[in-house]
Amino acid sequence: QEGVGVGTAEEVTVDADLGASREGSRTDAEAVLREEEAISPDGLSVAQMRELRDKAQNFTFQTEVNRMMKLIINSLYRNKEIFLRELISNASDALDKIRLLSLTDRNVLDANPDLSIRIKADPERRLLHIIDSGVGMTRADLVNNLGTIAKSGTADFLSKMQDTEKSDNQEMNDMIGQFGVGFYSAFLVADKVTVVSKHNDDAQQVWESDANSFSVAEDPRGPTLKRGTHITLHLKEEAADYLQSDTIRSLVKKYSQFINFPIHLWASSTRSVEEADDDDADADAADADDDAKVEDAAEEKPEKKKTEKTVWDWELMNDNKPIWTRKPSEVSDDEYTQFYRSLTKDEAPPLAKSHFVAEGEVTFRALLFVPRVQPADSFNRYGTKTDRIKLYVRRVFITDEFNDLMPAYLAFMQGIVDSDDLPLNVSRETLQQHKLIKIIKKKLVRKALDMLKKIPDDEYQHFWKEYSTNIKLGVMEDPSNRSRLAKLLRFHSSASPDMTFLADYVARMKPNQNHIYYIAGSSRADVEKSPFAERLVRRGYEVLYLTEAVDEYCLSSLPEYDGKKFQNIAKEIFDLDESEGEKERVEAQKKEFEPLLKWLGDKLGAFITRAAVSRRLARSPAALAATAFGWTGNMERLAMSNAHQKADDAQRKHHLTQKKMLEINPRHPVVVELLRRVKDDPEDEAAIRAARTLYRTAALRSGYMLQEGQAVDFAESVEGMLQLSLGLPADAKPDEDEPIDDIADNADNAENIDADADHDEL
Ligand SMILES: Nc1ncnc2c1ncn2[C@@H]1O[C@H](COP(=O)(O)OP(=O)(O)OP(=O)(O)O)[C@@H](O)[C@H]1O
Repeated sequence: QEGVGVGTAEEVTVDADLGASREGSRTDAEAVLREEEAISPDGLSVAQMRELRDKAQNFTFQTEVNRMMKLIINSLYRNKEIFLRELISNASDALDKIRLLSLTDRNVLDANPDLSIRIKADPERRLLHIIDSGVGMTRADLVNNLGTIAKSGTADFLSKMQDTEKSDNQEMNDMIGQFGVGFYSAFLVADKVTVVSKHNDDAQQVWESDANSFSVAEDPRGPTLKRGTHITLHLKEEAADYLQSDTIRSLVKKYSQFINFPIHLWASSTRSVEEADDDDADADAADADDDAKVEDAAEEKPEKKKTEKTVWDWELMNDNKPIWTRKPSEVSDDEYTQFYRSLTKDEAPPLAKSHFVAEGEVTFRALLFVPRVQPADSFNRYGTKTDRIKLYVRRVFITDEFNDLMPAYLAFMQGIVDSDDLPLNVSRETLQQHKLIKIIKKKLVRKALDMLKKIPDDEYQHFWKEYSTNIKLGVMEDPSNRSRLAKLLRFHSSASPDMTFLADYVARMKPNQNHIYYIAGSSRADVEKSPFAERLVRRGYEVLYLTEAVDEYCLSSLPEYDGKKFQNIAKEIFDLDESEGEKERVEAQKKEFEPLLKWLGDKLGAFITRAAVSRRLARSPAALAATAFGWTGNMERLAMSNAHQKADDAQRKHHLTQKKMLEINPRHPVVVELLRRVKDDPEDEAAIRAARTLYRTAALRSGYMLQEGQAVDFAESVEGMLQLSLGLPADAKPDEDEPIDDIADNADNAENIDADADHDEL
């Protein structure tokens, strides 16, 4: 068989009207016959077939398409069945498009008011038909959409796949599954595919391909489809199972049950028909004779006057009432999971879901999901408006590229929003400006945060691992929801090896404690040893350990939690909540150490703002504290390692060169000894050297880096002490080298000089 027609020349063209014929009686055999033929691609006369062949323009596929097809065939051979999901999904997209257009231009539906998907198997000829009354494709669309890969995402995907190609097959399947392989998956099961399409702006076209090249020609039959697309798969021998009604039904149930348009299957069923109808039925049966559309399974039951008949008709396979319009109490968990899968192609069930109706200024229904895993590159795209919420207005799909229904930090949420209050007959741009959108967004965010708060403890750990950075960015970026977001925060803490919520910290606070203490560093082990936390922890105060890069920024934008202010204990304004007795003791110490504090301010004036007696040090002799608005050591570390930071950034320079305050521990023997010496002789050499070294060790302990030039000084002073501790004089010097001039005198043997020089270095 050649050309597009798969029927024979003997077959008669039936100019049937799909819409009109369905108005007749369902069991009317003639209507059924007409209807079936209307959607058949067959019915070309010999002349028409020739015409089609002569006019056909031949094309080769774009290279990427060939690669894509090869990839699909090689990696999905065990998962062929997804072809049906892909074709139904394309049909549904095309229906969405025409329905959307009809909102602003009623006439677009005139040619065919029906909006549905029909599937029909023809086992005799091993054909599977998938027909939709969607927007259809013009000739140019067919050449472009089914001959090239236009989407930039697909190109990315292809290169990613090439990297994975030789590795794990399962990984590859997962990637393909999430991506959606689209139309070309038809070639998994078919060795030839025919697409007949009628778009309102063009004559009906016929596209055909054997996967090597394709042809396009105007359809000589005229606009039999009225509008939409009819795909005929010429199934491979081994794919014959997809012609079975039961197989098709179960695939539709598995992959496409949530499609929002009716999906019909041309199928037979047995019905009992009253005898009174017999005459008609017989006549129909006679008409339909050869095609066996209505078979007389005739077990006559004279007393009831009923006949069993096999009737062919369009059977509805999906419940196309959108799941979100149903009552939450009537939807099972399994149905939600299935819906989530059909929405996202994510195999793992969602981590959390929320299904609700919002009422008030605007009424809308929404269904939100938290995916179990956030794509690894999410933060590369952060803030680029890529939310994944589908917007519907009165059950009509409007767009999934609105990208303004979730703030950047919640862009991982998947779901749908459907409102009756938004206008249908305006453009997407106008809709985007609509004042109700803002209100919807606000409520949506609240509901999303509610949902996160309700995630049970065991699941929350997983959530936190995956999304903690999102929530922290939320605290920084969304002031109106800051306190709600703060309830979701978790940090390491000195109180336990597990992470803690702020609410639990507050519940454990000491009666006299007014602040939530925290310290930031690069790891738990690091901050646990911080000099600032020592005495607090020893005295039973809980300290939060902030170990992620974003933590310190996050808390510095959070003024308080539950009325308790946060206190970064690495900062100068540190205010320890302590008793009157303790305060008096500190005052006494201040007085006692006054000479040392003054002396330190003098001798270290180039590095520090001042020196003070510390109330938080226990083991360490000294620490370096940032001013209230200065950077802590952790902040400096982050700023230095931030690759995006310009080297001569003025703000950074300002912060990095800012002096810090030196805190000394009045109980530490080194400090006590320093005080004694300074009181004795303010120019005591050893005391001056010790003060410098003390400042530098304090800087290191407090998480700061030594500034330019100081590292060498520091190393030299430590080496000096090494010598002392080994019983050598502090000023002992290494032996002098032989003067280099002696060697230069032997210049007559150049090779020897080199060898000697090398030897010298060693
Ligand atoms: N039944 C159809 N009706 C109208 N246009 C269609 C139909 N099937 C495919 N197309 C067009 O062909 C294009 C390519 O389809 P294909 O399935 O390969 O990719 P996609 O649907 O854009 O992406 P994906 O399937 O990955 O989500 C579609 O974007 C659409 O424009």
